[in-house]
Amino acid sequence: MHPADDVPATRPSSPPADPWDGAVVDVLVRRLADVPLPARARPGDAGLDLVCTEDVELAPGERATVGTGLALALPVGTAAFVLPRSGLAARHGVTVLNAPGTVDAGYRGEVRVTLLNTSTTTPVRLSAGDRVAQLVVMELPAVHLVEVDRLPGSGRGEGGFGSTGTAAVTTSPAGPAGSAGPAHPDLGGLLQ
Ligand SMILES: O=c1ccn([C@H]2C[C@H](O)[C@@H](COP(=O)(O)OP(=O)(O)OP(=O)(O)O)O2)c(=O)[nH]1
Repeated sequence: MHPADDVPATRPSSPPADPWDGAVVDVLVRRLADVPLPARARPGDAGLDLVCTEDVELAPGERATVGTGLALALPVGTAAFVLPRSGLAARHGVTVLNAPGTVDAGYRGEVRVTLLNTSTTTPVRLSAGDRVAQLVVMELPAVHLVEVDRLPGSGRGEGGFGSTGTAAVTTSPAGPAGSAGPAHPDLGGLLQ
């Protein structure tokens, strides 16, 4: 048999290309630590997963700011937003305190993530290399404020803050039965 005879006519299929249909923005990225480049977990995902560079244990209600080992140069006219991962939030109550954290185009420091353990009872341990947040890069319009005395009408008008109705929520000082309640006494007022 000729050595090439057992070579398939077509190459084994490579991973499917990212089926991205929208704009492509070049973002310069510098690694400050031994971390993977942020990547979409699945083609078409909005967010690029960010890992933390250090081990951290968050006591109930505790927050910590962790590094991602990455610095960016985003094109002017874009920004990146640091968002929570829903799995961490739903399973462990860990969120990004200031979500969405805003990374300005001109920022050259390390992208950092301020995590909050919203559980009132359970500490959460994260290890260096864990995916703790996701980064969404967005193009932004330039904003030109035009001051006026009266705004044009709209269907919604000034209705907001539940003007279309809200889900029935039962609250008591201790929080709804079975709920974990506010993570921190200071959050109580905000959550009611
Ligand atoms: O989750 C975040 C939020 C911000 N930043 C970085 C990038 C951003 O460009 C810079 C400043 O963030 P922001 O403007 O939100 O902070 P500030 O408290 O208003 O600080 P400053 O006075 O520096 O603008 O900090 C992060 O690394 N992670």
